[in-house]
Amino acid sequence: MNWDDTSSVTDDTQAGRLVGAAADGEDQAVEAALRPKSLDEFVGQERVREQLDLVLKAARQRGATADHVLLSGAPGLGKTTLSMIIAAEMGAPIRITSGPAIQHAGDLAAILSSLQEGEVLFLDEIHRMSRPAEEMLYMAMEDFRVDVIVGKGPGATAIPLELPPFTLVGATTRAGLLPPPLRDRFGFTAHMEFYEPVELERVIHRSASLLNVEIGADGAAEIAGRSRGTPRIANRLLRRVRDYAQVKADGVISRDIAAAALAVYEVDARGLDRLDRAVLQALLKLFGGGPVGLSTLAVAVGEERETVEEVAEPFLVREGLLARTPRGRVATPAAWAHLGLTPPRQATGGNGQQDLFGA
Ligand SMILES: Nc1ncnc2c1ncn2[C@@H]1O[C@H](COP(=O)(O)OP(=O)(O)OP(=O)(O)O)[C@@H](O)[C@H]1O
Repeated sequence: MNWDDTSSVTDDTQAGRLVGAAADGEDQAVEAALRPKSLDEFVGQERVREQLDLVLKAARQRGATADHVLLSGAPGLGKTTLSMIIAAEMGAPIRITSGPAIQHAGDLAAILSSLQEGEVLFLDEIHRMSRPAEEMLYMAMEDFRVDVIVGKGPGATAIPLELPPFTLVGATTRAGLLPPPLRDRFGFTAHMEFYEPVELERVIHRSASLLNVEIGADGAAEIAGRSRGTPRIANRLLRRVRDYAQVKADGVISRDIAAAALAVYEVDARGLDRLDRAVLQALLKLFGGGPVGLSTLAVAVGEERETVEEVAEPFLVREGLLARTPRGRVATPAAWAHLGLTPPRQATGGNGQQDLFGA
């Protein structure tokens, strides 16, 4: 078994979710048109952009291939986009593949041996590569060489194969899961953060103009606030709001149109969808704010344990609406406020639920 198969669970359960961060079929079709093509066009992530700009400029000045780059961060924050920008800025071609697609060392050897000098190899979900392929990658990254094993058993021989210098851009949602020998072979590691609402507004304005949609500043702000810090979600919500504006109004996106459209899709002012709110509502209304065990909570909302834990909870925790404590799931005071409910006395009192956070 792969040493991390949780992301495939998450991808499956996110399917069809308007605020899911993984790409769906429609995203893939539209995203190519919306991707920024240069570092200057790439919105936000100032620190990463500045550092990467230096790495790439220095390599260009030396006439060398850029160092290997590791990009870590949640889905939809722009890792694929950045890898394409790296190739474009280096004037190099790019080859795109992913960890799960490379199950045998031979798959990787075939890709590596066909790279051109200076080419960028983008390896998405690098933490999901098989162990033998990973070990082959160590040598390829460090010495630009692989040993191709010919034959089996005692008669097997290793034939060394020289590779042209290339730049590996690895992407992972979980840098902590990468084995240290792999992590150490990257010359530059960038951690991508969730975007601030003002940055998402810029993403939305840029995408709206590429899609020929008229949008006001307040309309963009309304969509940005519901986009969970993620450009992919911002672009997806923009497309749904565009549909609404076109069918129900004059096509122009104002704050009211954006809010009305996203109410139809049940994405609330904070970016919570129906599942997120069902989890919070069960926690507050059925269990008085907790603590309650994950399995019980999942049964109460009629979902699988994994769906609640991997799809709904991460964002609720990030938003400070739910806490995972040793005694179970607990709603925070912000959760009561968000759903407009009054907490029972012990939830706000001195010795009650708050001990679970403070102590
Ligand atoms: N900084 C940014 N500025 C403008 N648009 C962005 C930015 N980051 C991402 N996007 C947009 O968001 C979409 C998703 O980005 P991308 O595919 O690069 O994310 P990702 O991190 O590679 O996701 P995954 O991990 O699922 O592969 C793209 O269409 C791109 O247009």
